[in-house]
Amino acid sequence: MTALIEARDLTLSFGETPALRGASLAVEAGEVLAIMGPSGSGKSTLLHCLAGILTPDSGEVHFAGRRLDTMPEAQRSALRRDTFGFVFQFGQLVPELTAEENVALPLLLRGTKRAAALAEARPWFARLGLDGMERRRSGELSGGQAQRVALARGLVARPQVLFADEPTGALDSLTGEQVMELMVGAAREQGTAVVLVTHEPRVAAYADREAMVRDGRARTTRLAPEQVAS
Ligand SMILES: Nc1ncnc2c1ncn2[C@@H]1O[C@H](COP(=O)(O)OP(=O)(O)OP(=O)(O)O)[C@@H](O)[C@H]1O
Repeated sequence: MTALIEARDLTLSFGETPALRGASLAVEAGEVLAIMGPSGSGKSTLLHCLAGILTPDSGEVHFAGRRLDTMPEAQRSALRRDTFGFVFQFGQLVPELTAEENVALPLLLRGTKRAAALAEARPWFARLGLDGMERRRSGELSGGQAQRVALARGLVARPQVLFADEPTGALDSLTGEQVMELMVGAAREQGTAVVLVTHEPRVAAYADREAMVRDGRARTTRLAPEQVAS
């Protein structure tokens, strides 16, 4: 099977600092892949290259048969908007918007009318245990609630890939596990692949596969039992 995303031999330096030194990685459609590794090893840089946010100095990134790293920025940003979802460590909700407007945002950016976008956003509140939070702004939500709103925003437009950079990093471990369960459950239900950067083994345990990044190189280290068996 051809991978949905394939990165080959990526290198990227920030000035004198090499962040990636020949990283290769494949992401299959619908799988949950955890990117692990020590601090500063290049995990976030790799994630940003896979998502077409950063352009590697050399190497190739292919998404669904299209070359992502050489694509003009306008096309890449359209691809990110229409095909990818994002969740970051600190939610990064838009503080001026209500929770439901934040969730609806990816749909609004794709051109969905406001009423229809809000109608699609609302069921996510019950689904993620956020009933009654629809009209709150981010300052009126706990960290775990805000992260669930960010998760709904990342998934609402049914992206092919959800990129999550330390999505539980700012949460206590119980809240983090709840967010992971919801994230992986909802992603699997709608066939969204998840590429997850984490340094927590308990978080990585939700993944089908794990890639270990060390010194700017990636190695897939573990297959889930059902994949090994098949
Ligand atoms: N914008 C930047 N400017 C300069 N150096 C950077 C930048 N982003 C990352 N780096 C450097 O590139 C290397 C890889 O960083 P990266 O953030 O990818 O690592 P990481 O594995 O995600 O780390 P952490 O787990 O601490 O978040 C590090 O040495 C880092 O200092």
